[in-house]
Formats: sequence, C-alpha cells, structure tokens
Amino acid sequence: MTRDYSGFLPLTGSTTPTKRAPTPLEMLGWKPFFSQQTNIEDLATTPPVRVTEVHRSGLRVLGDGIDTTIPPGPEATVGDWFLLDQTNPANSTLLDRISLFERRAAGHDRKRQMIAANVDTVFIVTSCNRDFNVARLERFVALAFEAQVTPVILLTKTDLSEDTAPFLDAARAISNRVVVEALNAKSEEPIARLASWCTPGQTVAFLGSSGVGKSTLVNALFRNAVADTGAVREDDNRGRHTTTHRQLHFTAHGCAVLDTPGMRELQLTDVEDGIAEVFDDLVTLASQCRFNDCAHETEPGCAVRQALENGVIDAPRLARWRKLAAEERFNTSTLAQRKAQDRSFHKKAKSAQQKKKW
Ligand SMILES: Nc1nc2c(ncn2[C@@H]2O[C@H](COP(=O)(O)OP(=O)(O)OP(=O)(O)O)[C@@H](O)[C@H]2O)c(=O)[nH]1
Ligand SMILES: [Zn+2]
Repeated sequence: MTRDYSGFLPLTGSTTPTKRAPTPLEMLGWKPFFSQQTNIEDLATTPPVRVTEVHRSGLRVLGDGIDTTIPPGPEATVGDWFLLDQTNPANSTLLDRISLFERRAAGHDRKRQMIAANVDTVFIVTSCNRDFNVARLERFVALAFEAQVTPVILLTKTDLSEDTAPFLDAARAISNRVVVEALNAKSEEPIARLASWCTPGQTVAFLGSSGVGKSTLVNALFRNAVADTGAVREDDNRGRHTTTHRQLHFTAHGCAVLDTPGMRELQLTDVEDGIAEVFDDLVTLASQCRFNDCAHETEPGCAVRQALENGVIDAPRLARWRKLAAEERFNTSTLAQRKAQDRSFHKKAKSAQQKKKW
C-alpha cells in the first residue's frame, strides 16, 4: 500500500500557499479534494454542505449561507460533505471522503458503523503518569493510520511529573511519523501547542482513556472564543461532555472539533494495514523469513528471530505487535469464522485425545 505522508506534517504559516482569508466553505473544512468531485455549474445548483450534527431525525448541514436539516441516510456521518439538492434534499450527493473512522457494531451481523468522516488530525492523549501505556498508544496510532487521519500524541500533566523525558522518549519511539508533544493541559499552553493543527478549515478529534485531559484540552481550544460551543461545558472537572449525539463544534477561527461518544469506544477491528504501518520495520523483517507463513517461533530461516538474537529489535515491542495483530484478527473475524475456528480447535483437541488413548 502506498500512501502520501506529506499531509502528516503539521501546517505552518510558511508552507501555506495563499495568504488570502479562507472562504466560508473553507472555514467549514472544504478542500481541493472535494472541489475535484464537482464543477462550477453544479456548485451553483447543488451547493456543498457539511454534516455537523447527526440526529435520528436528520442531519444538520452547514454551507455558505446554508443551515438546514436533511433526512437521515445510512450512508452519511458527521464530517461528511454533500452536494445539496435543494428541491429534494434526500437526493443530495455524498462526496468521497479523505478519511473515515468506523467501527463494527455489536450483534450478530456486526455491521460497520461510521463514526466520523474527513477528520484531519486526531490527538491521541495520555498523561505522564500511570495511564501512560505504550501498547495503548500503538493501538490508537494504528486506528488513526487505518482511518487515514494524522495522529499526534499529546502527553498531558507535565506539571505533575518530575521527569517527562522517559515518557517523551517512549512515545517518540512508537513511530517516526508521529509528532509527540508534552504539555500541561490546564495551563495556557494548549492553544499555542496545538495551533499548527487547529488552523481554519482543519478538523480535529481527541482519543484517549478517561481522565487524561481530553475535555480540558477541548475546553482550552474554545476558551474566550465561544462560537458554536453550546454543548461544550466550561470548567468541566469531571470531563464528561453533555453531548450524546455526534457533532462538530467550530472554534471562533474556524477549526472543527469533533465531539462524538463513539470515539471513546473504537475497537481494533479491520485495522490490519494500520497495525502494519505502526510496526512497518517488523513487517519488513517478517517478509524476509524463509517461509511465507512463518510464525517466528521455531521455523528455520526466520529473519525476525535472527534480528531479535542480534539485538536489532526489541523483544517487548515484538510481543506487542503479535498481541495486537492477534487481537485484530479475532475482532475482525466473523461469528461464523470464530465458530469454525472453535470447531477446528475442538476437532484437533479430540483427535489429539484419541491419539493419546491409542
Ligand atoms: N495538573 C493537571 N491536571 C490535568 C491536566 N489535564 C487534565 N487534568 C485534570 O485531570 C482531570 C481529568 O481531565 P479531563 O479533561 O476531564 O479528562 P478526559 O480525558 O476528558 O476524561 P473523560 O471525559 O472521562 O474521557 C481533570 O480534573 C483535569 O483538570 C494537566 O495537564 N495537568
Ligand atoms: Zn519468521
């Protein structure tokens, strides 16, 4: 899989191609990627609108001078762009996405459920204390890579830690494609430290376990700049947003911040490529094993074990990769596949038992 990583770098003033003020559509997140899917004539008759709220009763969409609700469709989620059919909104055209967070729903058919579309950056938040866990960070980075969203790791609570260097080192070792920042979320730091990713027209989201400072950071982005922040509470010490539906909030200068309960429950399903990107060095090594299906255990000509013996790779990291990949495979398999795996396991166990008897 080839992927363009140029977008994984934070935008800086010097690389911004034009200095003109963003258009109202650009403030909502409109990008050349979407313009390419339409043309000037169509833009006039079917103007672009972005889904900013998903309710059972309908989708709230915003455009240039447009704020309306269109009927809910199974195929759209918060962050999506439509070309709005003003006479028959149900006929609006959904545009291709730059990125998509999705998950498998619970239940028998385990249908895919879309969480959020066209997110540019996801801040993976953890704190410089006992919450810090490399395996958990790797899992979130894999989810971001899979969704085609730029991950940025934020280490909070630097003010409560005597030495943040070991946390920074461990987080930076996860992937050389992921920027890591350490900060005190309760100070004045967040606005300046997150500024390069929270420019007008950018869409950001936050991932991380409970209590690490996600709400504190979101509130910092909205402090003194209340635009459409009805559901984001100031002084939220418990850190629970009141929102129960999926919603984009816009800061006063036009950065969209995703607030969606689903982001808290993203599972490791269908993220094989994302995991392979986090552990790309190990994947490359594994491809050099003599056998295609090498389990890197006792097989001859195993490049992974060789690298381990030579001290080229780190044993705990190798173990984390294998654990994550196994979990992903299990989550991704269908119920029928799991039953088949179970049956074949019981068969093998039975035949092993019978062999013993003989
Ligand atoms: N000292 C200090 N406290 C922090 C920092 N970041 C967050 N906190 C505090 O940690 C607690 C939890 O922060 P929240 O922002 O609510 O955490 P959250 O990640 O949103 O948690 P959930 O909403 O449960 O997912 C709050 O009391 C915050 O004030 C930090 O950098 N330094
Ligand atoms: Zn091997």
